[in-house]
Amino acid sequence: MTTETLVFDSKQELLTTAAARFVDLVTRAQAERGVASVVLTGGSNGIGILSTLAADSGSIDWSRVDIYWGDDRFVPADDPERNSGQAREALLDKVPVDPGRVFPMAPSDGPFGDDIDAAAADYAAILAGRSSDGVAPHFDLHLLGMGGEGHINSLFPHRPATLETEKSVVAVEDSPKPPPRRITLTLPVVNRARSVWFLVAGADKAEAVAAAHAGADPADWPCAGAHGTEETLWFLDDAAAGKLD
Ligand SMILES: O=C1O[C@H](COP(=O)(O)O)[C@@H](O)[C@H](O)[C@H]1O
Repeated sequence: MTTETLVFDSKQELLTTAAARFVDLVTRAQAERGVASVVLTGGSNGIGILSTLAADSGSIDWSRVDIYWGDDRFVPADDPERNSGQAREALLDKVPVDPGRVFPMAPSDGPFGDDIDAAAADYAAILAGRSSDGVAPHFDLHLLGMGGEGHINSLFPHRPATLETEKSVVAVEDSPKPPPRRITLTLPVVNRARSVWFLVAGADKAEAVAAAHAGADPADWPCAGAHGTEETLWFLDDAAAGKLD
């Protein structure tokens, strides 16, 4: 497993390079396995890479990409806070994805109504059903944004979701960052991905970046607990890299 950290002069340069490498990774996975599987994330850079890909997604055959989410906000489907809605607007409505290969988490006005535990269990069942071992796929790529306190997906410091070792998907009822109700993949499932990429910009993230690079306890800094089985790649701007040695 390799870990690499790339530092860029600007956020746009970071996103342009990440998008180009996304095209390479997906194209290679499709050549090797027929279908590529990617886990999208929300937040500024999680959506930023999708907007960059909308402008140029090179040789990707979008009809052969399985698309999952690392987390989403448990709000109505048309709420602008939905990570999946933002991803559709930024990219998925603009490229020829196969709707049968796009797997959003259920919203609060979906088939499970307000039952967030049922919605989380449904996503776990979707992942299990698409896996070779009844747990979850070995995704080709899991994209991650990160909060200043080191949260990834909806895994916040010292919360039960972050410490979960059995379940693949859990409900979060009290996210410190609004909105409070979310559904998230857990660290054991994030860590099934061949490649885990962090897309991080801004000085407010520098302490968390440094903690993860120093091997901090994931309970304190959840970002420190995410690793790809083949590759962990940090895309940072200068400010986010500001506290690295
Ligand atoms: O709440 C969330 O935040 C993170 C990071 O967002 P950012 O705007 O600070 O980059 C995001 O990756 C996650 O999916 C989202 O739900």
